[in-house]
Amino acid sequence: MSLSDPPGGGITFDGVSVWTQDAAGNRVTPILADVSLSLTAARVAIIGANGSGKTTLAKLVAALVLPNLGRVRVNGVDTTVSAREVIRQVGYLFSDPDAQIIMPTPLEDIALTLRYRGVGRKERDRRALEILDEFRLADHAHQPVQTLSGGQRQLLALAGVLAAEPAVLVCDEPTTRLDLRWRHTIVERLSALPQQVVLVTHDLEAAAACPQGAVIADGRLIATGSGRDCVERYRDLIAAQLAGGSVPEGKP
Ligand SMILES: Nc1ncnc2c1ncn2[C@@H]1O[C@H](COP(=O)(O)OP(=O)(O)OP(=O)(O)O)[C@@H](O)[C@H]1O
Repeated sequence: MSLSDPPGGGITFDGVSVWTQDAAGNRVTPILADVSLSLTAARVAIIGANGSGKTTLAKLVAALVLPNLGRVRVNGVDTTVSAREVIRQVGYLFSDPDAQIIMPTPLEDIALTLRYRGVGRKERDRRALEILDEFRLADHAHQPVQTLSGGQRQLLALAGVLAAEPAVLVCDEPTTRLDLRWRHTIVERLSALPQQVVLVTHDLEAAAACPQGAVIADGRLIATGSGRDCVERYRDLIAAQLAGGSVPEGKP
């Protein structure tokens, strides 16, 4: 598979806006404004400052947030029309694995995902163990998850998402909490996947390695292009903001 040719046709945003609204349905806070975008590469990096709207954009791909205006399509499926189908197709890896891991042990957690996939009771544990082995977690199959290291938990969360066999994987800052060794492990795993991967990240090295990128600033799409070009554009933006004295609250 070419890295510029995802398996299922890609992800499109057409004039997408998201806002919060009050009980009466009035717009309160704009989060994303008029985003039109086509994510066609097998590896896509979404970058931008804290609070710019990256997670919201990622959740739109996974139908965890629906647009207030416009359309998001994943491999041709409209997230508003067929949210269930999109949720089935798209795996979502959170930066915090504890948001993802439900069961007390790795084996039970993977087995639960397999159960949702319709794998029979007898098969589940065997398959779960195979998956854990593939992720070098088999020795921890019965260990209480809270006693795993942060890196092991993130790897388990990734194994769990992939056990559902998604067509697309959205990763929201998957390496933010990890040391360099675990960052390397997770990045290597992600780069070997056959699925289209949308990576929301502050890791500019990982972003620059993606064939496609997008930069979000204040809820707007401000640049698309190669990951490397997007990182350069983002650096320029931050440099201009710092030169203009515009720094976030609480920062030096
Ligand atoms: N459900 C919500 N209700 C109110 N405000 C929200 C909601 N979801 C997001 N926001 C706001 O929208 C903005 C964008 O949030 P989002 O999490 O998408 O940004 P982000 O770029 O992923 O940030 P970070 O890099 O810090 O994780 C933030 O100001 C956030 O507070």
